[in-house]
Amino acid sequence: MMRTRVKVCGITNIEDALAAAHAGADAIGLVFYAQSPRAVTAEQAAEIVAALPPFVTTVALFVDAPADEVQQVLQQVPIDLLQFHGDEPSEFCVSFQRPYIKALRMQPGIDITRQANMHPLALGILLDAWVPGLPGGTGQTFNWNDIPSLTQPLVLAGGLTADNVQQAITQVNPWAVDISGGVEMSKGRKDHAKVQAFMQAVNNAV
Ligand SMILES: O=C(O)c1ccccc1NCC(=O)[C@H](O)[C@H](O)COP(=O)(O)O
Repeated sequence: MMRTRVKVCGITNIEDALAAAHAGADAIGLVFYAQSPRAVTAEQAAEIVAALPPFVTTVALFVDAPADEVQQVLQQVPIDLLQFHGDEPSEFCVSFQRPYIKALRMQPGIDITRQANMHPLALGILLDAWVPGLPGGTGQTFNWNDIPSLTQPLVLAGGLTADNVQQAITQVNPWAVDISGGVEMSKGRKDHAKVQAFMQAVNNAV
């Protein structure tokens, strides 16, 4: 059986990127959102990506960024996939002619199926916890029973750790899991032992 894919998000330095890659992560996430404690500049991101071994997907994350900011990153950094983590409409997301995933937050009363259907060209839908005023990277889980079935592959995010990811995979059966705070020693710094433990938990999930 194929194992669930893993994206380690909020990578801010080469050491953490290599630790994620060597632990077996399929993708790393680079946050281009200045208010985040995990934000990187295009220059930092370019150095991180240049240090990666082959076959690790690079994901650039934006939160309602202007188009020229996204374009500038794409010009400076070899990015494989875009992740839009704000309220970006489909027309904006497709305008860069790059594969993208759309993040949706599990806000009470929001029709997730409808929101996901507004992004028919998204490669996947990332579902994250809803915390008022915080667009992501909250370390909070949400009720996985509330996840509707979606047309696009599901990326499960929000408060995952080595301790709960096996339960998440068993219950939700996502295409991929996305983790940030659960493998950190402090905001923006990954704990390499936690990264390895998380990967091991995913590898052993059934
Ligand atoms: O990581 C951030 O600081 C962040 C800030 C603003 C928007 C999104 C952000 N992170 C997005 C991610 O993909 C996280 O991995 C995801 O929200 C899960 O985070 P966590 O609950 O800490 O595992």
